[in-house]
Amino acid sequence: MPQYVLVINPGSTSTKLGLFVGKKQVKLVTLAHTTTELAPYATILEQKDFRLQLIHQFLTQQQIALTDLMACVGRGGMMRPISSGTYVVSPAMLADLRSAKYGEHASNLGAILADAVAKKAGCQAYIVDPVVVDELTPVARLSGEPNWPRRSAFHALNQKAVARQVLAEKGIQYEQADVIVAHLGGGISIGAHQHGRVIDVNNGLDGEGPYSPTRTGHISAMALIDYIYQQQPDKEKLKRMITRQGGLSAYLHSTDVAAAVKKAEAGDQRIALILAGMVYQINKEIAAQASVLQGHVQRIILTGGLAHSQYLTQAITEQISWLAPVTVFPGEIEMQALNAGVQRVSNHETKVKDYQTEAEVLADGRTI
Ligand SMILES: Nc1ncnc2c1ncn2[C@@H]1O[C@H](COP(=O)(O)OP(=O)(O)OP(=O)(O)O)[C@@H](O)[C@H]1O
Ligand SMILES: CCCC(=O)O
Repeated sequence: MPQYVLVINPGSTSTKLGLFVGKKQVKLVTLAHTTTELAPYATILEQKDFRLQLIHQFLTQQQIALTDLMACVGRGGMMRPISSGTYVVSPAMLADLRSAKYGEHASNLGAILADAVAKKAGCQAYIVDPVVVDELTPVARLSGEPNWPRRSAFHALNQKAVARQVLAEKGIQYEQADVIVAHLGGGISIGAHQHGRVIDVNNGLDGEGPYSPTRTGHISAMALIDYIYQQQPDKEKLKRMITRQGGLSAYLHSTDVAAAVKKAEAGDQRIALILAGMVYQINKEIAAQASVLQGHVQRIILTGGLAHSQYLTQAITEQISWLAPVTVFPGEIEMQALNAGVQRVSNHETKVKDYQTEAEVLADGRTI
């Protein structure tokens, strides 16, 4: 009887794999990929076979046959904006991810890999709360340039799962609460969660919000225009500057924040200032999202890899706890959240969603 859910979470520098039976986590591994390993692949899509082979090796090592799998679930990537939920992987979804027409992101491989394994196993493939979950209010979509509306792209899966868990531990239902969640990872996204909907959030991929280990965050449009005309960089280089080699990576040529903190603590004033700048911008964004919630902020939650650093969380908390109580939830629970999404539809607690139908709703001009 097939009982295992295979969870696949492709990141820019790793592939996380998990096996679950019901809610129980049976195995979780993180396979780190070095820059050299990924260097031969010009695009994220080209990494598919490399990562697929690792998945099959993992299943063999765990002595799991394909017939033991009841479902495969992957982290959902850059597609048309859709509502929060569990989606069946469909041909329309795969076509959008393969063409990367909504942008390149390591998570684009989630549905593609889940589909490849599921097809061989003869089971269903899903994604849950992809990075394009869009619950923005109409007013939040306005940017100041009608041709360039703001779009929602953020750590939806982890933000919602962590908020749900932190609030449940305090006896509060997520759908009843107003909270701000700051996902502090390689990228940083800070969302205003109002009664279970993320009504505004900075889009770090589009150059919004604080700088992070890999992203510039908000930058001057004029400086960018001058740079383009003077240096004439190609489009890929520019995107890389803003989304992969910006922020701490640009200042320090490293995204190793624990190492940077150590140097700052040892007296390196330049690094201390750069880290202080990131803290400053994180708190500015939290305060901005508080105004979106009109000051009704029950809690601020700090999560993601950077939340492991007491140096950073203490600095953030000291400067923002005037606004609301702060809870630190280090790391992420994306693997558990992906499995939970599959369990909810398997147990008929929620209905599985179809990408085509959901995306068409938005294409009609209606907001979700
Ligand atoms: N103990 C620690 N102290 C300080 N920084 C840490 C610590 N552990 C991890 N980090 C930092 O966290 C960042 C990675 O966070 P995380 O693992 O959440 O990111 P990711 O999964 O690569 O990207 P994202 O969260 O944007 O999807 C790195 O910059 C890393 O240096
Ligand atoms: C699009 C998901 C969030 C991020 O990587 O910045």
